[in-house]
Amino acid sequence: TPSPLYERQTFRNKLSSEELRGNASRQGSVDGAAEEEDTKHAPSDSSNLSMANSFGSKELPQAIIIGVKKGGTRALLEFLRVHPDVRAVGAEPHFFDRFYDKGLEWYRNLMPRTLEGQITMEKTPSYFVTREAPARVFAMSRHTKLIVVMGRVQDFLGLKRVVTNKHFYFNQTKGFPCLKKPEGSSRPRCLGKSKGRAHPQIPSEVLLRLRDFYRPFNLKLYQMTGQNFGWE
Ligand SMILES: Nc1ncnc2c1ncn2[C@@H]1O[C@H](COP(=O)(O)OS(=O)(=O)O)[C@@H](OP(=O)(O)O)[C@H]1O
Repeated sequence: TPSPLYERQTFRNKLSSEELRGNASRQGSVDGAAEEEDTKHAPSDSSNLSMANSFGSKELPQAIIIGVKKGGTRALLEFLRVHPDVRAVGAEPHFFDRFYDKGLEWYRNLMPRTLEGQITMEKTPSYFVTREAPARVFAMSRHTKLIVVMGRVQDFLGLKRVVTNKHFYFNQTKGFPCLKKPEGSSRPRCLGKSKGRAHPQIPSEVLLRLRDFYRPFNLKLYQMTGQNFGWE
């Protein structure tokens, strides 16, 4: 059994030279790790030496959005990070699939600084389809919460209800809700070009075949979760 390596770091008030060069995670260029489309949406803090950057410590994530691809994972993370107790990596780190050999310290260094009581998060939906990812996450910590977007994330993270309807407006052009004030900005922001694509008309016989194909998997999922999502 892999042994958990998760350790809480104590307060650190010195920035390393790497951190002084700029927090890659906030700039959305995680050493090439970022998925291209998500890079553009990573919020960028204006100053690397702001007060916020020099307090707290970088922690390994306590919660990871692991999938599914195209499930609305970016929207979930962006909406969650409106909460003051959630701090997240902007771009996708791809640690447990592509960059595992860089080691946990590399991974931890990508994280934003957090204060006591704040949750560190990241999202990389390809973890869900990576065979090695479960054991690797478990080796980091058996306590890491894993989120798969299928429906709604309820009280899973134990956060107070802070983010509500009033944080959003419905953007007609995009066809989905956008944030009035995203983290680190006072201007409204929708997710970028790659989200809200025009979908092709799918012929009804193809839809029927797809429904048939997925039915047994959906039933299995309803059994496992004890919840009927009604995806027929
Ligand atoms: N509220 C809200 N805001 C923005 N986007 C939303 C929202 N809800 C769902 N979606 C749709 O989620 C799709 C993108 O999912 P992901 O972010 O998981 O994509 S990715 O796997 O990281 O590429 C993408 O779908 P497509 O445009 O069909 O690709 C988004 O439109």
